[in-house]
Amino acid sequence: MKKSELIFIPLPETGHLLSTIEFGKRLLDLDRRISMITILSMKLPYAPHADASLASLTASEPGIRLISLPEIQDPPPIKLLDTSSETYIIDFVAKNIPFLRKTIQDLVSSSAQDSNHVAGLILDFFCVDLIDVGREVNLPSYIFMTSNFGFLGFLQYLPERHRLVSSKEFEESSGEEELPIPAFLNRVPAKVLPPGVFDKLSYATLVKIGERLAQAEGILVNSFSEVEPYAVEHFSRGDYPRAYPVGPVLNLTGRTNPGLASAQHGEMMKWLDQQPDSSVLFLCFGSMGVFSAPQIKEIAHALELVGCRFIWAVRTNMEGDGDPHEPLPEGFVERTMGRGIVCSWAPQIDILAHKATGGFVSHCGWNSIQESLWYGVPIATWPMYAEQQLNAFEMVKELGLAVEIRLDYVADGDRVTLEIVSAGEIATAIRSLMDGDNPIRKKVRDIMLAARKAVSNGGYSMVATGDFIKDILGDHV
Ligand SMILES: O=c1ccn([C@@H]2O[C@H](COP(=O)(O)OP(=O)(O)O[C@H]3O[C@H](CO)[C@@H](O)[C@H](O)[C@H]3O)[C@@H](O)[C@H]2O)c(=O)[nH]1
Repeated sequence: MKKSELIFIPLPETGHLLSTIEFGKRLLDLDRRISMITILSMKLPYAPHADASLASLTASEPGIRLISLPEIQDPPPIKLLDTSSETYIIDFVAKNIPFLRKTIQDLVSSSAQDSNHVAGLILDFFCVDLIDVGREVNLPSYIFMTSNFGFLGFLQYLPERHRLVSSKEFEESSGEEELPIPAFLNRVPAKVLPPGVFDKLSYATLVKIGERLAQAEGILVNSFSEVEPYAVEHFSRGDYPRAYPVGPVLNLTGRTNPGLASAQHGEMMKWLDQQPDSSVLFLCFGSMGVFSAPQIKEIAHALELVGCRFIWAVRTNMEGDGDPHEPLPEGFVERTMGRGIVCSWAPQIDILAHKATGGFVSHCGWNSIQESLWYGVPIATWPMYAEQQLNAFEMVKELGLAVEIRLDYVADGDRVTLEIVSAGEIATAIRSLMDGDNPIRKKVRDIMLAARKAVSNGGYSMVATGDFIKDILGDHV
C-alpha cells in the first residue's frame, strides 16, 4: 500500500486552527493510506498563542508533523488590521510565500525518495494564493473552509456581482439593498454582509478570495447538509469546484485555555454542577470580540434585570489579557455573587456540554455556532466582525434556529456600530432565549441529532469526506 502525505496550511488563529487540525486528525483516523499530515505553521504577529496552541493540539498525534516557518521580517503594517483585517491577512500570507514555496518544494522532492507520496495541499481560504504554488509542483489545492456554505455562497457571488453590477465597494447608502445571493433562499440585506464589503481595500480582497476559490480543485466545508440544506443543494449543481460538506468538525477535547487558570476552570465546573438543568446563560464573543465599556455596562444591567444565572466571558482587549472585572458596573460582582461568574477566557466546550447551560449569547463565529448546535444549546445572535453578521442572518432568518439580538452589529473597522444596545432590549432577547417553551429549542435539538448523525459511520459528512479522500488520492494507491 502506497502511503500518502497531505500538506496543510492553516491560518494560525484559534477560530481557524481548531477545526483544521481536527480535520487532519479525522483523515488520519479514517484512511490508513494517509500516513502523514504535515502542517506548515506561519507566525502571525497578532496571534502569539498560536504556536503553543498548535503544539498542544497536535501533541500525541504521531501522524502529524509540524513545521514552523521563520518569522517574516517585513509584516504588513499592524494598523492595516484595524482598517482591513482581510487585506492584512492576505498580505501576510503573500509575504510568507517564499518560505512556503521552498518548504513545499523540499517536501515534494524528499517524498520522491521515500515511500511517502505528497498528494495535495489543504489551504485555509485566506491562503488561496498558494494554489499557484501547488500548480508549480503539480499538486492539487483543496480549500478547508472554516466557515459555512452561506459564506462560501457569498464569496462565490461577490466576484460575479463585481463583474456585472459594480466594480467598487458597497456604499453606506446601499446597506438596505437586498441581494439575490443564489446560495440563500431569502434576499440578503447588504448590511449583513461581512463589513469589509463597505471598505475599498477589504472589498478588493474579498473579491479576489472569491475569484481564487473558483480555481481550487475542491472546497471542504466545515458544515453539514441538514443545517444548511438550501446552500448545500446550491453547491451540488456542479458549476463550481466540488464543495464537500464534511462537518461539523469540532475540537471537543485537549484544548489549551489561554488566560484561564485551571483552578478557575475547576470551580466553574463545580458551580455548574450545582445549577438546575438549562438554567445558566453563557455569554461569549469568540477569540477576539471586544465591546465598548458603555456596552458592557448595558449587558451587565440586562443580566441584573433578568436575574438569571450566567457565565460571561468579558474581553477588554484583543489579546485577552485585560481584567474582565474592570469595565463592570460598580457592585455588579457583589450583587450577582453566587449566581454569575465573569472570566476573560471561558472553557466554552465544557460549558456548552454541561446540562445546566440553557442558552448562549454569541458573536456567531461559525465554530461557536456549531459547538452550540452540537450540544443543543440555542443561541441569541450578537455578531461583531468577519462574516458573523451573515452567520447571524442565516441562523435567524434563513434557518429559524436562533433568537435575534442584532444581525448587523459591527464591532471593528470603520463601520463600528455606534448605537448602544439597551439593557431592556438585551433582557427581552435573553428571556425569549431562556424560555423553555421557545420552539427554537426543539429545532436546535433536532439539528443536534442531525449533526451527530452526519459525522457518525455512514453519515453524509463522512461519506463526503470519503469522496474527498478518493478524489485527492486518485491513482496513487
Ligand atoms: O473564551 C473563549 C472564546 C473562544 N473559545 C473557543 O474559540 C473558538 C472561537 O471560534 P469562533 O466561534 O469561530 O470565533 P472566532 O475566533 O472569532 O473565529 C474566526 O473564525 C471563524 C471560522 O472561520 C469565523 O466564523 C469567525 O467569524 C472568525 O472570527 C471556539 O472554538 C470557542 O470554543 C473558547 O473556548 N473560549
